[in-house]
Formats: sequence, structure tokens, C-alpha cells
Amino acid sequence: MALRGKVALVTGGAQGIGCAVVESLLKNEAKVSIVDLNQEVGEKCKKQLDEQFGVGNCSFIQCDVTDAAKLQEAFQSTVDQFGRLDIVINNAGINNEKNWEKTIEVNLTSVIKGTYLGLEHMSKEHGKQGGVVINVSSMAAFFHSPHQPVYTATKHGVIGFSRAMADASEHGDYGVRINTLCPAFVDTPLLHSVELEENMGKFVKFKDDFKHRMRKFGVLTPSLVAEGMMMMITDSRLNGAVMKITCSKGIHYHTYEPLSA
Ligand SMILES: NC(=O)C1=CN([C@@H]2O[C@H](COP(=O)(O)OP(=O)(O)OC[C@H]3O[C@@H](n4cnc5c(N)ncnc54)[C@H](O)[C@@H]3O)[C@@H](O)[C@H]2O)C=CC1
Ligand SMILES: CCCCCC(=O)/C=C/C=C\C=C\C=C\[C@@H](O)[C@@H](O)CCCC(=O)O
Repeated sequence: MALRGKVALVTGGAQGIGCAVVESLLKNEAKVSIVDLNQEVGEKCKKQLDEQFGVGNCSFIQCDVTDAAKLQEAFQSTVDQFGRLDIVINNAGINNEKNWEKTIEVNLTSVIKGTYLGLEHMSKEHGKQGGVVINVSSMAAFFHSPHQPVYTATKHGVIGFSRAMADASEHGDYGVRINTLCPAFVDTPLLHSVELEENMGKFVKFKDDFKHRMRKFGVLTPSLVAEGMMMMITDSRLNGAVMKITCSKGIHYHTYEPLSA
């Protein structure tokens, strides 16, 4: 499955799920722009990927996705450097119930902004060639927990927004597919934040229940999540899809009842 000649932008691409997706994209000969808040981790990630895949195939742009101007610059810099944009993965996310307003800004508002910026650079309504947007939600949108009420709300929002935008894209003939990825627990640094009072606030007292769920439902690898992401990037039939990835059922799709009066 070659993506030779395609250009991808991945937010939160410096570690965790995002880094695994960046690696998969490079393995399939795409050019990739890594957009991440963390300068040190981002530069280390790019150095490693340059050694693995050769210089010139990926770039790192230090950017806080909640800074609208910086995010717009990151998209433009990507197009300036690689000449086009075909794939946008709005992956950056945090888990902070103390600073819950920030969680909404990163996990939902910035996903909306990243989707709209993707349309500016890919949609036929703007004279572009089309493309695909993958927005990262979570199985938390299907299995809520007392531990992370605002995180859960943001992930519900990502699904609702993405499905509505997929319909808008179809009705408006944008030529851009918009799909959602809902992993269960994944072995990344983010998962360990659930034990921290600085992240969870008063909800940290529920951490034992959360850890029980992790033991019950299992913990996925970032590489399996990247595999699911690549499926939604390359399957041109998928628009408005909601992919779930769990230990019990692997990669599968949520099915919705047909709309009826
Ligand atoms: N780890 C898990 O169990 C699950 C994670 N997810 C979602 O997957 C996505 C990726 O999460 P992980 O890889 O687990 O987390 P992670 O913490 O390992 O990686 C997230 C990356 O996003 C970056 N980031 C955070 N805030 C940012 C900002 N304001 N601007 C730019 N970059 C920013 C971080 O620097 C980091 O490199 C998130 O949306 C998360 O909600 C969904 C389900 C389960
Ligand atoms: C800080 C990161 C927190 C991430 C939180 C998160 O993603 C929570 C996930 C919660 C639940 C996962 C449940 C998985 C269940 C499956 O194993 C299966 O039993 C569900 C079957 C139903 C289905 O697949 O629709």
C-alpha cells in the first residue's frame, strides 16, 4: 500500500499513537509533517525517523494546537515544504480533569480547527485535490467512567463533529473523507496520567476502578492503533466511519441505526 507522493500532517506525532502512525506513513512512502508541542521529544523523534527512512521525508514543527495562528502556520509550512496536503490526523490529546478547559481546547476545539484547516488545503470547494481526515476519539465515548468526565465529553464530541462533517463533505462534494478512530486503552505516556492528582484532581480517587478496567479490557499497542489508522486512510470507501480498536474484538467498526423519523 504505497502512499508515495502523498503528504500527511499528524498532530501529537512526536510520541505514543501519533509517532506510531508517523512511522507507518513513512513506511508507506508518504511525506509526513510532525506537529507537536514538545520540542525535545519532537526533534528526537525526527532524528530517529531521518536515520530510519532518510532525510527529507519528514519534518517537525513545534506547535501548540490550541494556538490558532500557530496551527494555521503549521499547515501552511507543511504545504510550502512538501507541495501539497492529502492526509490530516488530528491526534493530539491530553487527559486533565483539573484544567478541564484546556482538555476541551486540545481534544475537541483543536480537532475542529485541524479539520477545517485540512479542508482549506484539501477540499475541492477550495480548488484542491481532495484527501482524508482522521480524528482521534476513544472507547471512552462508548464506555464512560467516573474518572474522566470532561475527557469523555471531548471524545463524544469528536465523534459527533466528525460524522456531521463527513455528511457535509459528501453533500458539498468536498472530496475529503472524514473518519474517527476510537481506541481502547493504549500503552502510551498519556495512559499513566490517570494515576496523577495533578491530572485527575478529585477524580484521582477513582483510579483503582480505572486500573481494574484496564486489567479487564486489556491494553493495546500503538502499532495496532496505527494499523487501524492506515486502513481508514487507504480505504476510499470510508467516510463517516467510526473505527473501534479493542483487545477483545480487535479492529472493528461501530454501526449506527439508520436515521428514521
Ligand atoms: N493512550 C490511550 O489509552 C488512549 C489515547 N487516546 C487518544 O489518542 C491520542 C494520542 O494519545 P497518546 O498517544 O496516548 O498520548 P501521548 O501523551 O503519548 O501523546 C500525545 C502527544 O500529543 C502532544 N500534545 C499534547 N498537547 C498538545 C498541544 N496542545 N499541541 C500539540 N501537541 C500536543 C504531546 O506532546 C504528545 O507528543 C489522544 O487524542 C488520546 O486522547 C484514545 C484512546 C486511548
Ligand atoms: C488517559 C487516556 C485514557 C484513555 C481512556 C480510554 O480510552 C478508555 C477506554 C475505555 C474502555 C474500553 C473498553 C473496551 C472494551 C472492549 O474490550 C469490549 O469489551 C467492548 C465490546 C463492545 C464494543 O466493542 O463495542
